[in-house]
Amino acid sequence: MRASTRLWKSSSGSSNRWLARQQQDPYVRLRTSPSSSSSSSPAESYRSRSAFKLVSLAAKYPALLSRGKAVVDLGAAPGGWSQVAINRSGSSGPGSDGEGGARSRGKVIAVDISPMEPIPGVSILKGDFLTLGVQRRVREMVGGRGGERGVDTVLSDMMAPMSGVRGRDVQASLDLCGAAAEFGREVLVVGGQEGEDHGHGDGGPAEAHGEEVKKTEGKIAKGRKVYPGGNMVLKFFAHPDLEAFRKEELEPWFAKVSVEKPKESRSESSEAYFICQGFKGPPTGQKT
Ligand SMILES: C[S@@+](CC[C@H](N)C(=O)[O-])C[C@H]1O[C@@H](n2cnc3c(N)ncnc32)[C@H](O)[C@@H]1O
Repeated sequence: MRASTRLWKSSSGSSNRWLARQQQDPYVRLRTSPSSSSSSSPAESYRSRSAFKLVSLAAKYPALLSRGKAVVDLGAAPGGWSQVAINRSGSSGPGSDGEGGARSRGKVIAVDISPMEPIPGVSILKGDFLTLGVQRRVREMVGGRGGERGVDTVLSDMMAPMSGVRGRDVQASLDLCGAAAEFGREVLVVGGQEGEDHGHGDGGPAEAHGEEVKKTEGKIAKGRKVYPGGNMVLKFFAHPDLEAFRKEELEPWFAKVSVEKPKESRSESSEAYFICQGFKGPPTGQKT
């Protein structure tokens, strides 16, 4: 039986299950009901359920998103992660969506193959991130000058549409992970390059999740360690090849690589996130 036939036959049952799950999902209710959000700010009602995963990750790793940071959000549509990122990293006022000097005010560049409604302060690029032309365009938007390392945080929540053919889906996920990691290695700020205190473009104190944090000797308050250099968050779907990917493509480049499955991520999904902190630049003897 062809995969497409099998999928079609099971779709009404799985649609019902999906609907039931959506109705019971607290994060879906939060997303669709601004008044029930934990924050009274309208900016805290998000376009996607997925936004709550980033809220959770940013609470645990405040260095990912703080005021003045330049953030690239890959696989951004419909825009939940970009909303979280611009709320924490940038000003949404006029001028923050210009293309020059990405790190001067904090900004978010959102990339997706699908269209996305505008978000104040977020620059949106529609295109397939697996194409070199789109990657080149993002690099231009980031630094204004090709090759400049101007990005504090690369986020990738990219996920290819599921075909139902496991081998193909795994490969698509690995391709997206690989492309995001390679891009991150090209654009992230290198630790120590411009001092430790990255991402506070307006000279103000670091802010994480609304609370002030103070850095001392590479650490910030509440015992959370900050690693100098850019950071990256990569969505992946569990697969044996990813251990080699982590060891070869991530760990040599970053001070610390961890795996997180936020509580908002559905338990039945094999998705999780690599949290890569403190970009160190190319390992000795290796080019970007
Ligand atoms: C799980 S959704 C992202 C949700 C988003 N983080 C949010 O909070 O709204 C995954 C996204 O990856 C995008 N995507 C998949 N393949 C892509 C590609 N090759 N280039 C750019 N975006 C891609 C999809 O279009 C989809 O919008």
